Amino acid sequence: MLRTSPKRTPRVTRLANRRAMEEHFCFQGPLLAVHHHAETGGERHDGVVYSEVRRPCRAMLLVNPHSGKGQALSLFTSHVQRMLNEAGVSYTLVVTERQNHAREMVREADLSQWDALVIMSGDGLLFEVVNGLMEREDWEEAILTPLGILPGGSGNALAASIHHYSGAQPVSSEELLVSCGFLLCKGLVSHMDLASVHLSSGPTRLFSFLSVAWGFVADVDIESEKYRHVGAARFTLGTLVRLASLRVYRGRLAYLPADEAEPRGESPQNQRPFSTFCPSDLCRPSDSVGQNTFHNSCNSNNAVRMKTSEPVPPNATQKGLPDSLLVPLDQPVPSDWVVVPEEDFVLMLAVYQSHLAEDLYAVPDSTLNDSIIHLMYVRAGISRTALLRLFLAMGKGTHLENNCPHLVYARVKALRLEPFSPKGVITVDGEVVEYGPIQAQVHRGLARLIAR
Ligand SMILES: Nc1ncnc2c1ncn2[C@@H]1O[C@H](COP(=O)(O)OP(=O)(O)OP(=O)(O)O)[C@@H](O)[C@H]1O
Repeated sequence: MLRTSPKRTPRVTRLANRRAMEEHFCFQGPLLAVHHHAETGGERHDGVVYSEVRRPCRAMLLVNPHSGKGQALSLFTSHVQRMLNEAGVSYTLVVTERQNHAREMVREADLSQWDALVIMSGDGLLFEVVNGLMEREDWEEAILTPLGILPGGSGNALAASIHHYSGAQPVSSEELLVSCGFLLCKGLVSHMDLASVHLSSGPTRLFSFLSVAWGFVADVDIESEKYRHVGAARFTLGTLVRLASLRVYRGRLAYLPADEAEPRGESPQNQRPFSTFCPSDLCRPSDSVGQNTFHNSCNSNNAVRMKTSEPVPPNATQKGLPDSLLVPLDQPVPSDWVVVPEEDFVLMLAVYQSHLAEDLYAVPDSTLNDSIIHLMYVRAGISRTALLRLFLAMGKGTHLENNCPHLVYARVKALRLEPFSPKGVITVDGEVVEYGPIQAQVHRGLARLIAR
């Protein structure tokens, strides 16, 4: 993916940006806004009623010391630590020692000890945490634990997305970190869609908050790992290298259009086997508002569970959350799915957030819980120049307006990809998964994220 190298912003501009951010978030000083609504609840300028995070709040802060350029820990200390202390967010720092360390920790953790799980890393560590929570016996409750993201990686797609959803001007690098630090201190919790992702090997599913990619984007993401030392610029380098040896990938793509999905009863209420309501009105999941407050009782045993009528899952052996839109991968897709006529692609990208990286503005009108998978694919036959133009436009979020005849965009609820090319890369949230048939469906507002 093409990304411009982040330039170091002059100190004066950095200070001005920080001031603008503080004004934007109504912070005259980090503590003021936090205490202003303490215990009483409050009303934002947009009419959303919320209460304030319980103080002191206890967060498990997971840091991947190798993420990005390997500076996540020092970035946290220099830019966020004091902010959290002032806002009364106490945390226990956990520095991950290896891949899947965080996943195992949250799978076993006593979650009643924590008001939030905060990730200071790239999107990969959050992917581990989400999947660790969904692997628990008590996943329904566990996945309601508020999650926080502080950008410490090289892509930082979710961090860039929540900054964008907050309505602030685009920023990158340390400014993005400061912005996400403020969001964390504010402590407003939104619901976030997750997609369940099935691979051909076995019954285990993955849960994804960001993307499924195949072809050009997935190749660049993985091949550019070797340029990690240059930070965010690794995607620019990777894009140029991959453009020079542009490949075509063969496969079959099918999807369930979003509009088709609604009459099948895929309303937000029955996408989940249980609806969990916090006793406090302020914490009730709301589709219109999609936001509530980082409130400990939402994650406590006080939550009242109400069973809803749920369609019988197609795979009755599937434990946990049913995927009512999917049939097993060895069966043909249902008749109301669209099978894409093309079989030669340059890329397939399914995204559920606005950003695919700090400066890749993939879906301008995406929101955290719109219950939509934004599916894009590029047909074979596109020239290198046109593809480069497309990625440059994605930096500004204008690629969908460019009328590129090779780019197709659809809003979908579920999709299936069956690659025919014997070799290739498929990524889920930027992590490589088994290459082969894959399908996914969106689940509205399944997780909760400290955002806005
Ligand atoms: N201590 C560790 N040592 C090695 N790998 C780790 C460690 N902690 C986490 N990981 C793994 O490292 C991979 C990359 O992590 P992450 O995505 O957070 O950073 P990044 O790749 O720099 O960021 P981005 O995804 O935004 O580009 C993930 O697969 C994660 O599981």
